[in-house]
Formats: sequence, C-alpha cells, structure tokens
Amino acid sequence: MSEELLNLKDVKKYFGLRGAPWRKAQAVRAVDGVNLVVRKGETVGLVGESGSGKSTLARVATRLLDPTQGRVEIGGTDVTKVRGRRLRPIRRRIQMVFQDPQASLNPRQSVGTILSTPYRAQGIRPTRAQLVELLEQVGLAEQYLERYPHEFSGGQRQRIGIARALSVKPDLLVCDEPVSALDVSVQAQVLNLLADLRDELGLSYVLVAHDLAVVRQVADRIAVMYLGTIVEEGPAAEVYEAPAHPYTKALLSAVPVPEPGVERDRIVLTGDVPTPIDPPSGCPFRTRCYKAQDVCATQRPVLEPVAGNTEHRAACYFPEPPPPERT
Ligand SMILES: Nc1ncnc2c1ncn2[C@@H]1O[C@H](COP(=O)(O)OP(=O)(O)OP(=O)(O)O)[C@@H](O)[C@H]1O
Repeated sequence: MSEELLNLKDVKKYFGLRGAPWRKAQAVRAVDGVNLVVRKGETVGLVGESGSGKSTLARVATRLLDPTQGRVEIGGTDVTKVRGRRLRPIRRRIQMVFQDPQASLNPRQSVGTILSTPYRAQGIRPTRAQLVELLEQVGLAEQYLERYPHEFSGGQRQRIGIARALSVKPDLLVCDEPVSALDVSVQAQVLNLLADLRDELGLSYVLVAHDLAVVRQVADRIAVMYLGTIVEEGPAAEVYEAPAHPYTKALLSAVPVPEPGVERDRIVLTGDVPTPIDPPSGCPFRTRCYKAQDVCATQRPVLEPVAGNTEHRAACYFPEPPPPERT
C-alpha cells in the first residue's frame, strides 16, 4: 500500500461563540470527530453542503487552524502540537489552494513577488528561472511575472494560486473549492490542469467541493461530510454508482448523468444543514431524510469498515421504501 501523506484521527474543531455575559457559552462543532487517510498519488474528494465543515477540516489538515481535539499526522509524523518555525518543513509537504483567487492573492504584489513568498518563508531566495518554471507548469508565460493580479482573468488567477502552492514542491495539495468561483467553461480547464499536475509531479489532492459533478471528474475516493462528520467514504465509482447512505443518494440525485436521455430520480433535501451549535442527537440527517423513522432520534448510523482497508461506508438502518405501485 502506498505511503500515507495525511492521517486525521478523530479530529474535532469547535469554535467558541461569545454571547452576552449572562448567557451560557456555546460551541460551534464545525468538525466533530473526523478520521481520514490520504495516500500518495490519491485524489480524495471531500463533498458536502454549505456549512458541513469542509473548509474548517481543510484548514485543520493544513495546520492553518489548531484542532480542538484529535491528531493530525503528516507523512507519518504527529504534527498536532507543532507551531511557529517548526511548521516550516510541514508546509513544504502540504499546501493549500483557496477558493477565491481574487481574495487570496495580494493585489499590491506582482506575480513574481507572490510566487517568491513561500520560498522566502522557507528561507530560500528563488531564481527567476525557478519562478518561470512555476508559471510554465500552470500554463502561463514568463511575461506575466511582472504583472499584478487585477490584470488576469479568474481562471488565470487560480493558476497563479496553484503555482504559488507548487513552489515548495509539496506532496499534497488541499484545494478548497478551487473552481467554484469560476465560469463553468473555465472550471474544466483548471480541473484538467490539476489532473495533469498530478500525473507529471505525482501530487496527491484533497479536493473540497459542494458540487459532486466537479469531484466526479478527478477523485479516486470520495468522503461525504455532514454536520462536522464524514458520513460515507469509499472509492469514487462505488459511491457514485451505489451510495450506501440515503443522504449521499440525495446529494447525488442532483448531479446530471453524462449520458444523453438518462436522468436520475431527484431526491429533494428539505431545509438546511442543522446548526452545529446544538446538533440533533441520533442520526444527524433525521430532520431532512426521506426515510427517517422514530428510532433515528436516538440511534446514529455506524460507519462500517469496507473489508480489508481504511474506507468506510455508512450503514442506514432502513431499506429503501418500496417503489410506488403502478395502476
Ligand atoms: N471562525 C469561526 N467561528 C465560528 N464559527 C465558524 C467559524 N468558521 C466556521 N464556522 C462555522 O462552522 C460550520 C462549518 O463551516 P465551514 O466553513 O467549515 O463549512 P463548509 O462546509 O466549508 O461550508 P462552505 O462551503 O459554505 O464554506 C459553519 O456552521 C460555520 O458557520
């Protein structure tokens, strides 16, 4: 089995909410006990609705945020408590690409300066040739080194964001909604670039997205997140073809089938993800699931290990409801 790049063990991230002094302190359970392994060469798609905790998990995994509890291992080393300068070698192995390239690139810095920053953080002065090579890797020409972010299109800005992340030659890129701010036509180009870089550089990815159609194009494995936990995880083809959990089924039912004339039955999820301040007991989907029954208020579906490996499928207690009778 290939090398383990990232291992999250029962990771929790709670945010304190400061209210009026006479009110009880509350915690937002943004991530509430996640286990996830990413191996060399793998692309793991982390999907879920808005507010399910994907971005928070991505930030904990890259050590931009400290976990409240649990363990973060990068390349087999426990880095949960590592801070300050000692984080440098870790940042070399794992880098983040952000959703909004407009916001994540400093408008007052030229592309050359932006690409130099991660080198400088490692105490290295990059040569012009190194910076040009980075630009070329993402399909941009040398002449762009002197230009500023506002001179680029959204897709080009995201390419610069990717080049910046590549500068320290990481093993793993955690991409948080890397294409959701882009036009559909440009989305495919950026996803193709990520796939090409994976093949050329042997990169691994965690690809965070709320759009399952985006993840479908590139992920080997899919982890479905809901209310701070991973509720289903498995090989992409299996999760797409035979989702074990009704929630995954509902999410997938919104993804168009690439064959002309074929349509899925649409399962509409009602309401929003419940608040992670006081999450419902029992099955976390019960307020929205089309199969919910009384027992769901007290029992949580278990994640069952898939024989012989680290993946898990969610087990729901209830079989599919019978199809409506034809008259
Ligand atoms: N700094 C913070 N302080 C308090 N609550 C936070 C903070 N950051 C995130 N949250 C809350 O944690 C929960 C998970 O947020 P997160 O951004 O991780 O979800 P997400 O799945 O990435 O959603 P989106 O796709 O909309 O970004 C949300 O309820 C959010 O309001």
